[in-house]
Amino acid sequence: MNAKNEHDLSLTRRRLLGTVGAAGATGLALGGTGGALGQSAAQDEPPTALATVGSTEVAFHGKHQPGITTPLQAHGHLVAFDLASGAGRKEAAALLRRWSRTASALMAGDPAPDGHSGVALDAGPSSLTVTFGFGRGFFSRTGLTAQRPEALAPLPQFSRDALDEKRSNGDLWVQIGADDGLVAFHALRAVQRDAAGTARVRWQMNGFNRAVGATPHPKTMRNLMGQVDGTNNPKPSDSDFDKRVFVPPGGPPGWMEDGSYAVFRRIRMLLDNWDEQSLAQQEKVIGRRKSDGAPLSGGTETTAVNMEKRKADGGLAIAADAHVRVTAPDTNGGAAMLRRSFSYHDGFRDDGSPDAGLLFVAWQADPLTGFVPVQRKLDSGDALSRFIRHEASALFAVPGGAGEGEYVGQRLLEG
Ligand SMILES: C=CC1=C(C)c2cc3[nH]c(cc4nc(cc5[nH]c(cc1n2)c(C)c5CCC(=O)O)C(CCC(=O)O)=C4C)c(C)c3C=C
Ligand SMILES: [Fe+2]
Repeated sequence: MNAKNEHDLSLTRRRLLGTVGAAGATGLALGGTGGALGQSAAQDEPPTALATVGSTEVAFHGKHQPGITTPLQAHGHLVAFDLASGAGRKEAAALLRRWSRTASALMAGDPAPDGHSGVALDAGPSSLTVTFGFGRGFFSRTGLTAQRPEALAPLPQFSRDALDEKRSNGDLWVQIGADDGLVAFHALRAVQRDAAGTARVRWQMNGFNRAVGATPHPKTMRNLMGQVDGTNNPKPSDSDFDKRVFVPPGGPPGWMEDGSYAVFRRIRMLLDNWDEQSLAQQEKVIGRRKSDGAPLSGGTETTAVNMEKRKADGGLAIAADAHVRVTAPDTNGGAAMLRRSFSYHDGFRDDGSPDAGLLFVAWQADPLTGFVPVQRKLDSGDALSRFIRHEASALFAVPGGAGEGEYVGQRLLEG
């Protein structure tokens, strides 16, 4: 594509976005037919407003990075990088500056600053978020070990872990989410191109969730076991939400103020075994009804779980090893985390079983009071553990959001 064409196309894209800003309701009304029209639209037809899905924009600049409290998107890419040999603090700072510029442009629906492949030209920002984190190795490679947070201590080894080191950890981490698959891929590619010469991809995984508009009204996600998953997540409206999810003012360390820690686990689901279980057995494993996520102690999805409730036969309504009992904050000294995961499917294994499961991402102010105590308990007494395998793991320090004119991680790299 020559420079002029690129410019014209990007203008078209910006004009489409602008149209929606002035006519959001029209965009909504058009949403239902957008797919069919999109396929047959002639080049010379006047542009119509983007559907809500395409026009929705998430702010890049702010107190916290995007992609933590942002509603889950339909498409996700997780990618970890290792710094190239010879790349130190200066090169890392330049990379974070490039990445921030790219993320800020793409999230606003603008072309990538260093040119682009055209993949996302016709689409709006589609709720794109790009989130950056630092792994433990980053600090030694950049001479910043004095700034390394205590909270980045390696996660303990859990007895059931079957971790693949090549798909675990990493110096840098980028989480990408968008409600359009091309927009998400475009961002992934731009991030990878920006890294050339400074960092190389260590591992990369692709995930998905239910698409916006697939249900008659917004609903909690389902995972690939078919369970309603995310019901008892901390809510931004909870009085202790910030305390649980974000590093408080002043840190420690100071540069992590308003940041969060992301625990990543690739968890394969043994779906063939799972599917052999009766509905009653599946529900007992979790402690919630499969159809609507209501606790087996009664009520609806959002009713508080009653751990004491007994069935007519005297047995516990929520079994002693039910996942919701083992993970409940009350049984873990208040430990809580914000789970924001993507499902994945990487084809079928040699034995014919799906290579599918959860790209589990949990956000917390401190993994030692969030993920770690809960996973310790799950490791020894969770009914769900018979149906899952933890195959990869990582922990990243995700700094606070960049202010206008700032790049992500600037307080660490220039502090
Ligand atoms: C260490 C943390 C957790 C891992 C790992 C984990 C894996 C995992 N979970 C499900 C499905 C469900 N989890 C649910 C609740 C739930 N899970 C965790 C933690 C981990 N889960 C917590 C803290 C909670 C909430 C507990 C509470 O406060 O009640 C549920 C129930 C619905 C919900 O509240 O989200 C489901 C379903 C899978 C399939 C899985 C690994 C593949
Ligand atoms: Fe869970």
